[in-house]
Amino acid sequence: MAAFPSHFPEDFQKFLVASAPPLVYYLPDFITEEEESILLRQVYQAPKTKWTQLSGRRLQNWGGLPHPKGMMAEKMPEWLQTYCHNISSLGAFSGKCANHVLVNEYNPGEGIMPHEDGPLYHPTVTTISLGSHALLDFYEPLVPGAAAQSQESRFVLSLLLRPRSLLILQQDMYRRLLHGIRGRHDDTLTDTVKNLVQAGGKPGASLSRGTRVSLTVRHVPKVMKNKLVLGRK
Ligand SMILES: O=C(O)CCC(=O)C(=O)O
Ligand SMILES: [Fe+2]
Repeated sequence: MAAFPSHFPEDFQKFLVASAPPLVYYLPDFITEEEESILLRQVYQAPKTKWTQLSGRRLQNWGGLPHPKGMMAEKMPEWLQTYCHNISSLGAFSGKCANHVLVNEYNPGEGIMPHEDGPLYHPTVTTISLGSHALLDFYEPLVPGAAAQSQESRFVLSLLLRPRSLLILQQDMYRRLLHGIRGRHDDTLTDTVKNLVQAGGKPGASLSRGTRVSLTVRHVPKVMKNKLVLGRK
């Protein structure tokens, strides 16, 4: 079993998804229904210009744009700051405070291609789901130089993310495997969903998707302190 990181509280062990590679914590009902509706209201009250439309989803970026030279930090709105603080005080970012939130909105049939979150973030991703569930799918990375490897042959496992849950990924689940969401209208639960018990799912059941909004809360270690620094050699 995965080593238990000392920065999490001891009773956190009950949230560990032990049948997945290290390290997954799944916290059902991390927020209340009331908090969920307040968060959704805040997301949809944001100015239209805050949205970026991509193929298969749209997103809002809060806290600044991560950049290899350092993120130009922008003030986090209060309605997100609370959650940055709460999640950080669980120890998710090894004592650091989250300073970046990506809001993704997926309509039924939409998703996100398998990808890595990459080196600009502290290697922990935490996600609050709102409005509807998703199946987050994980894949082995492509082996350089190997013959064509289909996406399906690289599939490893899924996690069921219920509305109001918090997901925490670290170690191999963050650094090695890719993650994505298939563009589907329904999801059938099978034994490849490794947190079925924790998420209260029944094998064989089918869940139809509504519109899901996710808050991806992360820590960007490299932050630009002063705008003037940008212009200097
Ligand atoms: O919506 C999600 O849960 C996943 C989002 C994601 O992978 C990302 O923003 O990098
Ligand atoms: Fe991601």
